[in-house]
Amino acid sequence: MSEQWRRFIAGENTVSGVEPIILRSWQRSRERRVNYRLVKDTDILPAPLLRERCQAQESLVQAAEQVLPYIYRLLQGQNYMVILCDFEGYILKVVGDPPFLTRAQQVQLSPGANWREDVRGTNAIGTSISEGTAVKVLGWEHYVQENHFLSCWAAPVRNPQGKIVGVLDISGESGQRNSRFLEIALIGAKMIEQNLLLAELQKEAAISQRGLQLAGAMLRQGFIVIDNKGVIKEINQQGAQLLGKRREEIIGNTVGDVFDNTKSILFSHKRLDLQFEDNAGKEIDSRLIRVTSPEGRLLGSVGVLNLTRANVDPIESSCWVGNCAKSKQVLDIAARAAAVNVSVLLQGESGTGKEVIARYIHQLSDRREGPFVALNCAALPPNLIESELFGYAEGAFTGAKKGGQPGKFELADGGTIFLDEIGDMPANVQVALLRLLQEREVCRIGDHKVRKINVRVIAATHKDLEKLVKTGLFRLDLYYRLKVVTINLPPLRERIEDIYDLVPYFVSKACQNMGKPLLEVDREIYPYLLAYHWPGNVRELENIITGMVALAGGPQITVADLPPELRQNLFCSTKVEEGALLEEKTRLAIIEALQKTKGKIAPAARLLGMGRTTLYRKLKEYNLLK
Ligand SMILES: Nc1ncnc2c1ncn2[C@@H]1O[C@H](COP(=O)(O)OP(=O)(O)OP(=O)(O)O)[C@@H](O)[C@H]1O
Repeated sequence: MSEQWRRFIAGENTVSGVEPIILRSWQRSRERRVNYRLVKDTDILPAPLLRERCQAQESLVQAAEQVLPYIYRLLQGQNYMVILCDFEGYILKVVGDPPFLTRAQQVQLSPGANWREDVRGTNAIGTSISEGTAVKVLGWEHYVQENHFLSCWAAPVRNPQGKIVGVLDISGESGQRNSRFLEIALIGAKMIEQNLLLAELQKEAAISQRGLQLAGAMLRQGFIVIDNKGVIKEINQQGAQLLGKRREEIIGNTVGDVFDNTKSILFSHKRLDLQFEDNAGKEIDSRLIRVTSPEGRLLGSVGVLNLTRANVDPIESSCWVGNCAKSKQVLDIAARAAAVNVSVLLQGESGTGKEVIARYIHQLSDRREGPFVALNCAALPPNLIESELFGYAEGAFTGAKKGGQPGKFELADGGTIFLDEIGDMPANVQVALLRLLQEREVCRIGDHKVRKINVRVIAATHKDLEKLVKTGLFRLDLYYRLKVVTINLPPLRERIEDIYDLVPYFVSKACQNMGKPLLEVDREIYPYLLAYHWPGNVRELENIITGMVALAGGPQITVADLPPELRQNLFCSTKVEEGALLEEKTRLAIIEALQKTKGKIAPAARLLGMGRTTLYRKLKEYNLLK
């Protein structure tokens, strides 16, 4: 028993020959009235509370998981133990030589016990927390007598922000001095700190990565992130779709590997721009900006991919326009179909907006962040449909691309596939499609690998599929699989009132595409448009309006701009149509008069040459009264 310790306990305040750090700790222990003979163990966590504490300090425990056994291996067989404590001095984990662990347990140097200084007086764990530094406490330097058989070395563990989050301690029987143990404890604590830093960086990287993915999913354009070695780190579904590949096939590969047919790649420390053609010969443009470190080092690039203006598919930016009762009914069924993950069959004449509705369903569904892939079965030679839909393996046939090619179903994974003109699908492909819909898996032509896919199918046809089934041209089982929900799209002539919405929409769309200022629409053109039969439906209306906008000389499109077949049509109308036209002309005249008189009834009636009561009656009749 050391003389100094006895003199201090007897009441002396300053005793020579004691390390200052130990003396300071003795004084704190005395001030806090720690019993130097024996500690009453009131602060020992029962197993469930200890488990909770370990869970709360999960990052520390995980960071130390490999370190504790590593340090122990350096000391194994010499009767030592290695201890991990949290920032409050609770022992969380121990590894050690069994005989010493048993001895240590007698003084509660075991999991759940608290070794803070104010509980157990001077000890390596508690004193290193109080002093915020590595410390060794040997034999009699322990304030509590029953701990004099111990020699301990401890170093605090700090988080990346510099806060003490725990302690790594090495303890053994006193007398076995080892001058290197404090260093070993310090190395152990450093290793835990580095693991904590690594975990924090990984967490931050995961947040940034996920953030990039979500930001990409919110964009309608392609979105790409490339590192300074040209490796693609991230691309969204839209970008992958533009390149005709799956995201997984792109991420991790270099720009050179992914962009075949690259027209020009400028990849230097100053610029990084790409312009290339996809397989269908569409030009794709990228607008990339450099990402640099605070010191100006090039880290990579981030940017958007777009079809060049000439290749932009106008339907991409279209939405359903029209608000008549029939339109509302279509939108209502579409919205209800979108909410459930079932196949949808769209039936309607050509140009009635089947693709518009298919996209609407996709956008409303919870697949909206996934791809929308369209394939027109009538636009491809029958022998190509199968490979387009299911893809092919390398060497599947002469001319097959190196590395093979994914099919539309693979590209649509996680999203929606729109199969237009399904009635034109060859019989052999119908069989394969049915199998795919049943098994929910796809196998590229000439390949053995089966890939699971998760795709919603929306099929469309202008043909009478039921008739095709009866004549044996379409499989009954496939027909039933596809028509879980059927939506019939009315031709434009059955929702003719929508012309009042469609015309201004197409005018503004055309003006925007042609870079013209917005043209006004002379209401005189409506009777002509309403009287026409629209065999080509909405597509024909859009084409006519686009043509009128292109040729319009003034700030307004007028009857004079109408193509001859529409102007003639008004004069060739039947008696019934004439009556309807007269009504429409009256309605337009009333609207115009009210516009001129700023809604005042009496002057409008005067302008129109009718009595006020007649004007009121007409307003009611035409539903113009607000
Ligand atoms: N309700 C609508 N609102 C806005 N645009 C529409 C509407 N219906 C059709 N269109 C436009 O008409 C054109 C034809 O539409 P879409 O391609 O969807 O028709 P479809 O029925 O799929 O035709 P097809 O059977 O010939 O493939 C597109 O340019 C589309 O933007």
